[in-house]
Amino acid sequence: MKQYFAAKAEHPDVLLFFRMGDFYELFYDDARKAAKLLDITLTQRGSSAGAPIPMAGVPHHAYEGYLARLVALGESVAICEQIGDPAASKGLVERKVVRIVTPGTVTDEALLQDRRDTLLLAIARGKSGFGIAWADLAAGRFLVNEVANEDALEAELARLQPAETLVPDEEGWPEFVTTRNGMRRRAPWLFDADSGRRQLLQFFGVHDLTAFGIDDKPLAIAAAGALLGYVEETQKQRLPHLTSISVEASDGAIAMSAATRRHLELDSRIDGDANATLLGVLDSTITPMGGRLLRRWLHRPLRDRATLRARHQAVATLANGADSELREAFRAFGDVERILARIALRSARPRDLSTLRDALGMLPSLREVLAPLDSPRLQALSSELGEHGEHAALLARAIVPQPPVLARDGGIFAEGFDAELDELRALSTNADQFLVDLEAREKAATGIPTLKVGYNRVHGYYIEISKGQSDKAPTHYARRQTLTGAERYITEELKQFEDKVLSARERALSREKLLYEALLDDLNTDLESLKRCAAALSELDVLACFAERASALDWVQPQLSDDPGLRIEGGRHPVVEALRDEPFTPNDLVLDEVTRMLVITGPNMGGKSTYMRQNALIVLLAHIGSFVPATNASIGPIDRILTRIGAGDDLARGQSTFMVEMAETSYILHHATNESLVLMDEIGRGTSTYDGLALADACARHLASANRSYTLFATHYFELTALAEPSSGIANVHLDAVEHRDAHGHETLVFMHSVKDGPADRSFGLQVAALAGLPKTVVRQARARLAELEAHRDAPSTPMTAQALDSPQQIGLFAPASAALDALAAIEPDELTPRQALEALYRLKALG
Ligand SMILES: Nc1ncnc2c1ncn2[C@@H]1O[C@H](COP(=O)(O)OP(=O)(O)OP(=O)(O)O)[C@@H](O)[C@H]1O
Repeated sequence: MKQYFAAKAEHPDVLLFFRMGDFYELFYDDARKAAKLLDITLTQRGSSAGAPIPMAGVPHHAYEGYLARLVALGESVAICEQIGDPAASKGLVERKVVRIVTPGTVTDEALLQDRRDTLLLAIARGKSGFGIAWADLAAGRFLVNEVANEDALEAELARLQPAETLVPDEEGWPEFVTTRNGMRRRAPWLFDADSGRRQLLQFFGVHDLTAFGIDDKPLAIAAAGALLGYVEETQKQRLPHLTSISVEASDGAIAMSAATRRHLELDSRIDGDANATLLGVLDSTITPMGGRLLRRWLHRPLRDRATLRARHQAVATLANGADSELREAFRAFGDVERILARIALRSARPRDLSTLRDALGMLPSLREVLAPLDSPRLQALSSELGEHGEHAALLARAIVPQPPVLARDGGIFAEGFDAELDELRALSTNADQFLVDLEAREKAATGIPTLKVGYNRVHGYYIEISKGQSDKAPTHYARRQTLTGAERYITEELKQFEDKVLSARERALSREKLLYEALLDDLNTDLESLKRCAAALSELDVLACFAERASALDWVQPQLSDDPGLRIEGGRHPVVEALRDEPFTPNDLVLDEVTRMLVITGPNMGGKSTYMRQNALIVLLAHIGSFVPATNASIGPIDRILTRIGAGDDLARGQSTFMVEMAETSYILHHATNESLVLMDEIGRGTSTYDGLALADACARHLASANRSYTLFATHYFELTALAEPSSGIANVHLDAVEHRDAHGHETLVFMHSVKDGPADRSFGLQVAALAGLPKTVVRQARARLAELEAHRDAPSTPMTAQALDSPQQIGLFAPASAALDALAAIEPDELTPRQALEALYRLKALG
């Protein structure tokens, strides 16, 4: 226990796996926590200071699975091994923490998810905002960015989804940081820009950071320094694969808030059904590294139109048939990106090297497929692939076709690769023949026909003679072992042979180890260009995936126009269309300088949300380089996609629905520009009718006149349809349903799902409620009440006009007062500027 306490004292805040024989044991609080998280038994062992010691353990041969689960839950684990040989050491065997496995730094294949990056991220805070640094140790990427405020920080965290986040241990971190899985507080002085700079200079062995483009970003440097410090502390080894650091600036991408990523269900959904997400429908990449790149692209749509056009053109070229040939070739590639990282970290296994061999061997034929294709991007990628002929040849000569799983067992290198290894191996192989010969010779010499030569792991080689014949054993036979029915002997000749063979085996093994290290050294000299090759392969995989999807799902190449506006013909929702059996009704969209906002009305279940989201997804797909689900799409410059869509997760996040709705709306009103695409779904529904209506109206006006964004505004407030006026930039569209009496005489609704000009004339709310199975009496009562309300609304009082809503006062639901009087009562003359007073007067006049 003393030894345990010493190790634990060095690693107080991670779980300590303490190796004891065939188990890793955990004690005290670690044991309680692990027992709960892993569902393993909590037991007790001995006692310390009179109290039993809680203990839980996992078998060492199966520990990786447990480790993977803990890491996925955001836990870190220090592995404390037995260092000395238990058989040889007297007393207590020595133990030492050999590595610390943390959620953001894992590189073992077994602990990583194939198609998701595993990122370690650090955040530094300063007056001008936040510096963020993140690294993917399993792939060898190291990036930074600086953002101005908490909103942007939240958006970046939602985009990157780090497995582990390091922050200075200070007060005042927002909840979206403190509640993250894998959040780790570190001493604030570790996030210092000056020491960060020194660390980076030393790590990269350079004199200044200008070449990396981060010189003028002290917060990013501070975060990067903190990250490097943590990695060095936990990994206890060099990281030669982090060859550079670069800036991934926010302004290069279409901005999407954390809420937008959730609402659009890019790669996850509240119900956990990943297939029913955009990524689920889009991802037909073959290699895991292609899958990871696609996910990164999806979360970071680009604004650089030249890059996007080049991708679109590449996809169009591939879609002519070359994609399937390429995709077939990709099957041989495996996860070259992560294999290279393991080669750099020297943890690559023999199978990694054989996969790399097969991949490099395929490069010439891949380049042949690409050669005739008329696309600058594809040609650039083809040359990025490189030749790598020397390494391909080296690996082909070196490694046996099917190498073993573990390097320690030997048997990795092919015959003919190394003369010394061949010779050592020959010694042990020829041994078999020697033993056969020896047995025949000894049989003849002793006249004992049942004499046998054999081998056993404990006693080595022996000559065995049955008990009955053992008196015939010659005198130069020395007794080695006595069994019930037989005696075993050794001779001088056999002993010499044994020494030679055993040492040959050992020498062969250590020769293989040496060769393995040399091979890794050799591959490491070319790491940079191999990494570029892996990056090119990943991109080709994604582009071929886009081409395959475009053909399979009948998507078209979008035109990225320099003129402002969005013109989509025959647009479809990629996920709804893919997952539903019924045919999908395509819909158009036109937003331009003249019409910047569509107010969308129509019945519940009519397809309003679907229409809004499909347009956002089409815009997003176009900006990652993909084709889009439409018959024609022309898309002008877009800087942000902002959405306010009621989502089921609001409650789960512990805030009132209305509060979340308003916070998200406020974010949109503050950030949307005239190049932003904004989706507003049923804003205002979280509060009382008139408050909601007033808010929805004011937001719509603000978006149309101040933000001037491209806005899709779905609402059940018919009053908002009055906003559409020729000069307002606002137009009405609606979705429709028709009532229909079925064969049994039951009334039912048929949703048309097609978007038409003009406002809807009714909402069918009660019919939808009836369809949903609301008790008939309730529906009947609601109908009667509705008639009553409508009678009031149609009374000769002033209708609910848009202008009336400028009054901040609540209007009684059942008392249609004169709007002019109400507006008058709300005016505070002392608080008005002369200009506002004049405007108020005009308003009152209009109401009169
Ligand atoms: N264009 C379409 N073609 C075929 N089916 C569609 C189409 N649009 C929507 N649907 C189907 O109708 C269902 C309801 O659509 P959606 O949720 O968009 O309606 P909504 O008008 O937003 O309803 P609510 O006002 O109740 O939120 C969808 O789940 C989808 O299955």
